[in-house]
Amino acid sequence: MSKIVVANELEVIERLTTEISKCAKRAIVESGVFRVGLSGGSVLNFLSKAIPRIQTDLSKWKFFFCDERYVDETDPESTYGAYKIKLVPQTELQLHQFEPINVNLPLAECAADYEKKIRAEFGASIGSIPEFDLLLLGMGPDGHTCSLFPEHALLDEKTLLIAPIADSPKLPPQRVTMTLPLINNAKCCMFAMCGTSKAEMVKRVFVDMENLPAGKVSPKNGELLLILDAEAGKYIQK
Ligand SMILES: O=C1O[C@H](COP(=O)(O)O)[C@@H](O)[C@H](O)[C@H]1O
Repeated sequence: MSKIVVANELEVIERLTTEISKCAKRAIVESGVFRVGLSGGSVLNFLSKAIPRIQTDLSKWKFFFCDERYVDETDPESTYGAYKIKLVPQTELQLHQFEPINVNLPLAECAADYEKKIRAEFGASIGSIPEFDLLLLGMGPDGHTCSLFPEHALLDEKTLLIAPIADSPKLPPQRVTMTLPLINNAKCCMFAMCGTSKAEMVKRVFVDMENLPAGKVSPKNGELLLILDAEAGKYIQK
């Protein structure tokens, strides 16, 4: 795990720009496409500033969601809806480069359908696990990441790559989420966090190594990067 602590949010965004740019370059050279998993919440704010600065062929990027709220895209809780409003208009990205969930399906089918779409994108048969080039992750104040919450049975999910959750302690309760087998098969997982409100949980998860969801992110063959501002990273030793 690499922990990078910089002075402030502006520097977090700069570092994120550099690190995402490296991943994009590598993926596009290797396979002609850069496949990214997006999170919602504060990560969207960082990415809406970082992605427009990256020198890259954006047409080669393809976006999926690490987790998504089971609401219509016009709902303010929709992560896809928020990227559509905050990121897309600032770039040459086209909506067809994003794979939203299908909320017209019942929740469990919606999750299964999303897994099928991800498998199809990677040409991954049942039994094999797709390798995302990059997952951009956030962490909530309870240590959750994606929609994997402390002590939730989904933390032990071994079969589904995308799971439905109907009892999320954070609203809205119905969501779909990547599970750990998919997350930990990524080539790179990056957490970006800012502010004092994250500091204590950053310490518990990434310094004290308490048994919390964000601490279970540990790519088998990939890298794990934390990019923190001085407030979020105040308990990280220099
Ligand atoms: O509910 C969610 O929360 C986490 C953390 O959000 P943040 O605003 O505290 O960064 C986010 O990563 C996840 O995608 C989202 O659905």
